[in-house]
Amino acid sequence: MHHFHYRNGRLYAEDVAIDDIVQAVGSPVYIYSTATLTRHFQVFADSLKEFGGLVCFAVKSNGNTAVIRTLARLGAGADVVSGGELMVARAAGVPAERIIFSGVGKTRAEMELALDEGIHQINVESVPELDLLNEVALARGVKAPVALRVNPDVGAGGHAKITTGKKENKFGIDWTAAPAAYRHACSLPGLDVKGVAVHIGSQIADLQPFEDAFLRVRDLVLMLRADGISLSRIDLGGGLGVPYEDGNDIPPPPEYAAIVRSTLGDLGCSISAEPGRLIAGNAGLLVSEVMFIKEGSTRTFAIVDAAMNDLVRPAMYEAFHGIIPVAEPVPGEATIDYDVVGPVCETGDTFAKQRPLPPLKAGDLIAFKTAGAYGATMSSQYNARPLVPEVLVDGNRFAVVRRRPTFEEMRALEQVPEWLA
Ligand SMILES: Cc1ncc(COP(=O)(O)O)c(C=O)c1O
Ligand SMILES: N[C@@H](CCCC[NH3+])C(=O)O
Repeated sequence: MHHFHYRNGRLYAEDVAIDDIVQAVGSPVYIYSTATLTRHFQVFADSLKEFGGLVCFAVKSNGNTAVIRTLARLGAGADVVSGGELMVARAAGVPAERIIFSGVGKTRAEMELALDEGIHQINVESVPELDLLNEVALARGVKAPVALRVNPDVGAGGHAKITTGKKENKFGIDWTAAPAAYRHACSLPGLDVKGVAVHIGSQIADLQPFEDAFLRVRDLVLMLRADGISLSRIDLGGGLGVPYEDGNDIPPPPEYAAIVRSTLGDLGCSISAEPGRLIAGNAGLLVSEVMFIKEGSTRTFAIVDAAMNDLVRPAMYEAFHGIIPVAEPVPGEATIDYDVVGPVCETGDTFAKQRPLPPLKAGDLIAFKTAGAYGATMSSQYNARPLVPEVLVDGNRFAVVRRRPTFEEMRALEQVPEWLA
């Protein structure tokens, strides 16, 4: 469900025509819909409401301050993985008591920041990390609220670069080593051991891996309880996918909630989650202009002004993004198979191969769908290309929520050493 649709032959985001935005802001441009963000958050939050935990938006999926603020006003917390994301979440208005800090490698400075801010929970992923956090907390005279992220050895998520819950992945404390890690954590005076966290991967389209992982969490909670370690919080992580292609079936949040209920609902723990893609994925488009149509000997290339540095998912994971023209295609018009490519000097700078699209010409605008998550956040300045601006639409109004940097700004952190002056 999203709020991008054709009206009178033009693609709209809510009540704003996309070509009007491009006219004002230029191309390429990321465009987000407030109504879609709101709806996705509310459906997910409503389905987990009975478990009394937090819904912490995974800031890594979309780190734009205005997007996070939109969600924070609906009651969202934030799942952060760096001091930078923690500061973004705070600046966007997320209260510290709704922030969870995840990630395998937090620095001492990041731990200090988390404790000074007084965040809800720090998810710890190794024994050495427990020890360092204990040291940092003792030095500050506080107790750190922690959950141990366990690795349940459950495979999930389509691409090998996305799965996180297998024992060969770097994430979490090995399932079998978890009881000993809990006993160790409980012996450390600087830690307040609150709960358990699990996150098995991303773009998961099937509930079975969730069920398998949650059952392991259940076993662990009961085993620890029998051992005198009583946990009050469970953090499910994120991972529920979105339909990138028509016909992709993703279980809706209420079905996911039913799995949570049947596996963990009777434990008396508050249950939080960290969805990212599910909230932001279909709430964003990347709009790009066709620069040239180039006839190769075996294929036709549509060379567009967005590139792999702006949306890296196709190059990095061979991910599929739907592509639609901003001017509504004429019904029944024959399509042409295009290789849609960007201007970056890499063969991998290919968004789609042999994709049937209505005939395109230079100056036409196209939109990459489902680009609201892991789009702008994963972009870079490769080939000295300026970061793409981001626009937030709300009903019939829109605002630039990150502008395109100038070339001076892009170079502002660099310095030529004295000996080269
Ligand atoms: C710890 C953690 N929580 C939440 C997320 C968000 O995942 P998703 O965007 O798949 O919901 C991730 C990323 O996969 C993660 O690593
Ligand atoms: N960034 C990835 C998924 C990894 C999620 C972060 N743990 C994507 O675009 O699909």
